[in-house]
Amino acid sequence: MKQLHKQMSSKRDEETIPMSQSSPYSPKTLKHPRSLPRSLHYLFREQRLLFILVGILIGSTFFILQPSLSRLGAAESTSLITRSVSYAVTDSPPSRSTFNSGGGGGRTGRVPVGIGRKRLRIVVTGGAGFVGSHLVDKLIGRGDEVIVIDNFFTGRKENLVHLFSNPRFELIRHDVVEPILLEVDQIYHLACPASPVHYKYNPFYKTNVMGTLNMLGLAKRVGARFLLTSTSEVYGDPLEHPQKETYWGNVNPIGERSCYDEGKRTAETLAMDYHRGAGVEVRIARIFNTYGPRMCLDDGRVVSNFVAQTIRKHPMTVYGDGKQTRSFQYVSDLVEGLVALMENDHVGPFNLGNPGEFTMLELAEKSASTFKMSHKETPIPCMKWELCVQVVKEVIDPSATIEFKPNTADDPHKRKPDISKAKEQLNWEPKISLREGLPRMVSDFRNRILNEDEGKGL
Ligand SMILES: O=C(O)[C@H]1O[C@H](OP(=O)(O)OP(=O)(O)OC[C@H]2O[C@@H](n3ccc(=O)[nH]c3=O)[C@H](O)[C@@H]2O)[C@H](O)[C@@H](O)[C@@H]1O
Repeated sequence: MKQLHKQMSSKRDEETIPMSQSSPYSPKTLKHPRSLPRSLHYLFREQRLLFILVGILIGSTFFILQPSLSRLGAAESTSLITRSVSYAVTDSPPSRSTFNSGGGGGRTGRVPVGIGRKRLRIVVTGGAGFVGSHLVDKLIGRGDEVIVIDNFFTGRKENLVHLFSNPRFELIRHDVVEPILLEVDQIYHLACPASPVHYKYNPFYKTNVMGTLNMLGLAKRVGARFLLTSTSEVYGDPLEHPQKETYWGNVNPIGERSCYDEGKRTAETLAMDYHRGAGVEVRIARIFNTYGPRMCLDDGRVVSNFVAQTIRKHPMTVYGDGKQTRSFQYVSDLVEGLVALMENDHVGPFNLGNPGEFTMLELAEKSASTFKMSHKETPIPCMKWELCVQVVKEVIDPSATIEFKPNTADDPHKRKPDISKAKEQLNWEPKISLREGLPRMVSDFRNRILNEDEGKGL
């Protein structure tokens, strides 16, 4: 107690020490009213004020730029991790580090409130394929992160090679029949060979069923929105024309095409069950015949066959009497439709197709006439001038011929989408006519066939 009293009194003594004797940094001295001029004087001496102002400026600049810096940092770290797993291509089953790269789905970096939309992390199964790779281009182009899963049965790395150095892109070799864990916001489920030639050679029922089940399981686990690419084949050999989404179809359950038709019908069932039972946000697209650049040269589907055959100076193979009909949509129209569907509030199913209907004979004539017209430098209606020139420059046989071959089992007699639902609810409709789209595809095919021939030393 005595000691405490001593301490207190010595403290009081310190307080009474004259200012001149105390330290200039003592807080006591600042409290004194007469210290203001001294403080100002202190500030102005040796350009201290200038240093303070420069400090404030540097600090404010840092806080203004900080969100975008942290976003860049996240992207760079994602790219570094991606490279350490496998520089853009992973040939082995995905390791955990793949889905550790960058935190929760689409939550990389901080975007200041009110500036742009949140960057999403999206998985595209079958993303190395014809439609998938165009979709990936669209998603990367708008600024999202994309993880492609593909087993390369029909997909090709060449379709994505231009994205390999992009830090927002990852490619994983994986078959969707096996589960995979990824932190994503959206899943575009495209994986499954779509050409009758492919699925008749190797029935992909398991891909459609197990693959869809695995991806729905992933969507449920991480809370991602799931889009199923179903097909016009769910209508089988339709008895209703054109086909509305309400039509239940006419499918042979035991035919050569059933693995695909029934596989996609089961996939739709699974998607709806996960939606109703587990609350997964699903979207269902029924895709009608689609064509465009990057289709496999020997895909076996009619447009790719006709184009490749004509360029190779082979006759176009028309199956049956050629009077069966299809409606052909250009791939960029489909991609627009898929994205519109994913971003919209409606589950579907939605028909995504071009209602322009052609018999196979008309298509053959049109293919041939596209080449003939371009060869003769005749203006092609509905085509842009640049495209015209592009095609004109190509050397394509104007005397393309037709060869009739027996038709395949259960070939649908006619198909044409009713797209009023997509028009009304998704505000979507195709824009590119067959006349406009075909020459774009011809240009791509011609280059690839030329390279292929050069590779063979022809
Ligand atoms: O894109 C579609 O909606 C669907 O196309 C195909 O079904 P399909 O309509 O039979 O497609 P193609 O193989 O291109 O055949 C279309 C028509 O052309 C005929 N064709 C095909 C190839 C050929 O060289 N010549 C020919 O006349 C076929 O017999 C058929 O009548 C696939 O089954 C589906 O995966 C896909 O969803």
